[in-house]
Amino acid sequence: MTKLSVNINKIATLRNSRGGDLPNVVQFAKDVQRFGAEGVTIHPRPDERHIRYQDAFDLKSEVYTEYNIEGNPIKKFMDMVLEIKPTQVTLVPDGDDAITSNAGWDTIRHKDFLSDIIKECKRNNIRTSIFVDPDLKQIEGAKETGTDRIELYTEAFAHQFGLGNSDSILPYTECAVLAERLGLGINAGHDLSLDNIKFFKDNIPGLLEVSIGHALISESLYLGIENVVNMYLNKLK
Ligand SMILES: CC(=O)[C@@H](O)[C@H](O)COP(=O)(O)O
Ligand SMILES: NCC(=O)COP(=O)(O)O
Repeated sequence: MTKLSVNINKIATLRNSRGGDLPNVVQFAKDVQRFGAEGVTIHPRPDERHIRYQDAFDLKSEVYTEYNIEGNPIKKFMDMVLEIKPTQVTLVPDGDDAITSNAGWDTIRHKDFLSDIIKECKRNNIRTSIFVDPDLKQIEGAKETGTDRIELYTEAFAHQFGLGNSDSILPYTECAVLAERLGLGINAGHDLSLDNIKFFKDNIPGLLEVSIGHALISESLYLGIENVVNMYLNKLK
């Protein structure tokens, strides 16, 4: 079974555009869980331009499904994660000025750094996942870090699939097969949508979780959030 974790960054972005508390991100997280989402994902960035560190704390007592916090493990981020102790932390190598995540880890080059962070999370009973490109060498490198899971960075698949190139799934399938063989859990995310999610899921053995935000919130403008959450759940069955 593949769990749907709803990334609520975009709700915070909308709220921040007016400076008030509309829409309320905690209420939104409660609602998506009531509609069936099996997790809530946030990705605070150092400039807090969308979800804020304070939101991460406010959500702690309201996320009763899986709480997934993503981000670059700078000190401020790790202090927050170790205090909140979410279900899962997903390590992402974001540049400060990146508009959105745009690359996976070089798990070979950053092996020692990642291993230390992962050990610290595990000491605190937090499941770990690391964001990786669909590259077999990076999956092998991920295994060496001691992480529980990987998150496959799906931007390239989503882009090519949208152009009609369904072969773009092939490196992802190969990486998933290898990850399963190595005993790594498999998550995925970035630019997944109602158009591509079923094809992606059907071709990725052992897919445990997808985190979806940008498309899901955009689709909800037309179709309504409750409806959209259920459409994803049906496609992930
Ligand atoms: C790791 C990943 O792909 C997502 O977390 C995505 O980057 C969402 O972050 P933004 O909302 O900042 O685009
Ligand atoms: N980890 C990916 C995520 O949380 C959502 O990414 P996107 O759907 O906003 O591209």
